[in-house]
Amino acid sequence: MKSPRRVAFDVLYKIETEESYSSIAVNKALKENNLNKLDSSFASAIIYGVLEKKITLDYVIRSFSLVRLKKIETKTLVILRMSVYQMLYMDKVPDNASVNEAVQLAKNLRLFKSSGFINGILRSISRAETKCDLSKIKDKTKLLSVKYSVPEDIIKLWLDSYGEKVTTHMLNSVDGRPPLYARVNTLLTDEDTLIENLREENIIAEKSILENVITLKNTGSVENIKAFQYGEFYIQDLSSNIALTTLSPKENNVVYDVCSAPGGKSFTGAILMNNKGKINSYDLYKHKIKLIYSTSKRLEISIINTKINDATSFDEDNVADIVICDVPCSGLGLLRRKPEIRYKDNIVNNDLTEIQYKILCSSANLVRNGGKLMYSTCTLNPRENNLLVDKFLSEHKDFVGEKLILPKNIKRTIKENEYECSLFPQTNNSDGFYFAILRKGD
Ligand SMILES: C[S@@+](CC[C@H](N)C(=O)[O-])C[C@H]1O[C@@H](n2cnc3c(N)ncnc32)[C@H](O)[C@@H]1O
Repeated sequence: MKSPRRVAFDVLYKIETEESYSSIAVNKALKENNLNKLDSSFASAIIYGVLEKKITLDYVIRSFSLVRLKKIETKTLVILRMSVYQMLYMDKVPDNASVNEAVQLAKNLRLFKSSGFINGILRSISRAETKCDLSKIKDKTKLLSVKYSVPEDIIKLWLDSYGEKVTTHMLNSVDGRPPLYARVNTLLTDEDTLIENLREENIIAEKSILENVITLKNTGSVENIKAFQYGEFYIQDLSSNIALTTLSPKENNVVYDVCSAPGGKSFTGAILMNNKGKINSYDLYKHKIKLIYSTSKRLEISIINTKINDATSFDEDNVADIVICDVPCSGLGLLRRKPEIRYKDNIVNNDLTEIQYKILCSSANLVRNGGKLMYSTCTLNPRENNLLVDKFLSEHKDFVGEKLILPKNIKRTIKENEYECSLFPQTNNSDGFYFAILRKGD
């Protein structure tokens, strides 16, 4: 059986070399290796911690290494990061233990030459009074980047777009695990009954700031929870729930959800519509469409029709009361959930805006006169959000922004047009998210 450190190493190495997503790689590795609860949480803490703090860890390693970071072989670097993470952030692990374990791990991986190098650097870091000395960094963007382990281009984007106060609050909130939110399926149960049922299964379930959205702790694998199997809830972040509650689809509406997989917004729409009306849930990928179909069955939702469709063109027009356009995006609002996203190349100046705009324009043709078009992303980047919607409104004079009436308790963070809202993690404890609602003129 593998040790938790070895499991953590394997996952981190895979993510480093194959660009796998952390949550998928972690769940798979924990299941395959059959680690007990304690070892699982130790391995997960190292994996997520190293991913979150990679820039800070590399800064420390660089400060103590005579070999340039780029020259350090990947397996060796992963071992160093894991050990430095334990020294810097895991109070309960004595430095000696983390150094010895790192050297042993290197030997087990047959990295005999590297084990001396690893031992040398780690012992110097362990002896140093200040392990991470930020005082030498004079540039503000670089300082924030190393301190919070977020790349400089993202920091610069946020400083320029949202200002220093909002950026610092946001950076303070990107570490640590986000809450796990679940949407109550009010077609089958109610919030109080679900909470009671979950508590009977030893799950810590509590109300959130939004009605019919609860937080869960101590779940283990969600698929094993009886209430989940009975279709009484599904996992969905607070942010999507805020957007859908604001959009407020009604019974008997005709709704199109043009980038719909895995289906979260369609399900919440169907529940708000009391399972009456019609929702056409489209996506580009067959395997993703299958997921929508199976979850609809579990939730006993019958008004969702699925279809494979490229949202840059449709066969129909002027038919929908509501169109949901939840486009593919850079995901900068998800840094707490998927820490590795921040290290992708060109994440800030990505070329996604072209497809996002194309999808928004073609989806607009589906909206009937008087109907609503919601554009949303899970990113915090004005190029993909506010500026893109600005452009759409200036080129589509038949649409106007609809004043948003946010649900009770939900607060804005920054001043924006009344038809759009950027949700920041630090304000409502949701993922970062953006949505705008536009109405087609009669
Ligand atoms: C942000 S996700 C949607 C999440 C979903 N709305 C939900 O709430 O569960 C974006 C989706 O767009 C899909 N997609 C990407 N390009 C597309 C295209 N050209 N046409 C339709 N769907 C597309 C992706 O497969 C992905 O499922």
